[in-house]
Amino acid sequence: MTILNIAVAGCTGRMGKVLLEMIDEAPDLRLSAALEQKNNPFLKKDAGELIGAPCGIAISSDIASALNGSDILIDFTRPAGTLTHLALCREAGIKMVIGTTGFSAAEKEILNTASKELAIVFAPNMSVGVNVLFKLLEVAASSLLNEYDIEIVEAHHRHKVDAPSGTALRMGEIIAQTLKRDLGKVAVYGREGVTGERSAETIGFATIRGGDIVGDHTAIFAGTGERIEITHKASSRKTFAVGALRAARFLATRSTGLFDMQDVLGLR
Ligand SMILES: NC(=O)C1=CN([C@@H]2O[C@H](COP(=O)(O)OP(=O)(O)OC[C@H]3O[C@@H](n4cnc5c(N)ncnc54)[C@H](OP(=O)(O)O)[C@@H]3O)[C@@H](O)[C@H]2O)C=CC1
Ligand SMILES: O=C(O)C1=N[C@H](C(=O)O)C[C@H](O)C1
Repeated sequence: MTILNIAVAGCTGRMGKVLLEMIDEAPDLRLSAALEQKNNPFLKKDAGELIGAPCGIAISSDIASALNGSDILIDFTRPAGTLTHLALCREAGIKMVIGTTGFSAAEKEILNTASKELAIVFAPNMSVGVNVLFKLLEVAASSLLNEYDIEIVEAHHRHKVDAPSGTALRMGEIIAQTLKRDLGKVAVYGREGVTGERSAETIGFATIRGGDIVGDHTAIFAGTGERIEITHKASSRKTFAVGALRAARFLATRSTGLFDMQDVLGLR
């Protein structure tokens, strides 16, 4: 069996810890580095202690040295962190699975450029369910065409820092593309006051933040006399981590290119 050496950035974060658990359980994967920011209180501690299974890999902020001996870096951090890691991975020729959300269009372009030199899977949601939902949205939008008002609602835990979620934005992009609309022109991010009537072409986004909600997404197609709601609810971060590890295994067969979970799951 070929063993893949996996580095985890943001290893003490919510996703980082679940990834450590799942790598520990996978016979074909080995944790090769556990990365954190300079002021992180867990630096130098054994990464395995975070999951009750010491493994001899010390948490490090010296990313370049720690990446030595890694095949793939899995990154669920923040855009600034991911872009720093990307620059170092480009130098070292290490592939990346990027789950971080909240990138600007210009930052996404940096990922695109880097993918000419290294293989990257970049996806706002690594769960199988959400990626199937993306396909269902294409079917719904192309069948219902312009007769239905489209609204996207997402709910996440109180700690989430970006809104709307990366997944909600991708849902909007898929629907807009299917209906040949420009999301930049038709998106409405929240409403307040005397807004006037809804314009037919708009795609509305509503954001809920609270408690420990792992991640809920709904697309509403509201017509006259009926509406369709397509919902995904994540109840465990394991679903994202399983997807990220599938993406890592997929990258083992690629040398360059920008991929998403539709590619990994064969849903394109
Ligand atoms: N694609 C997908 O399927 C999913 C994507 N996500 C996305 O993943 C990201 C992380 O989510 P989550 O784990 O909940 O977040 P957390 O805040 O729990 O974890 C983020 C981790 O990244 C570290 N970090 C923050 N900023 C930087 C930086 N500039 N450089 C290096 N490391 C940094 C944090 O360290 P410190 O504590 O020291 O700040 C922390 O360890 C978010 O963008 C989220 O939207 C989440 C779930 C699924
Ligand atoms: O921050 C989170 O937690 C999540 N973020 C992703 C997003 O922004 O779409 C995916 C998932 O819903 C969890």
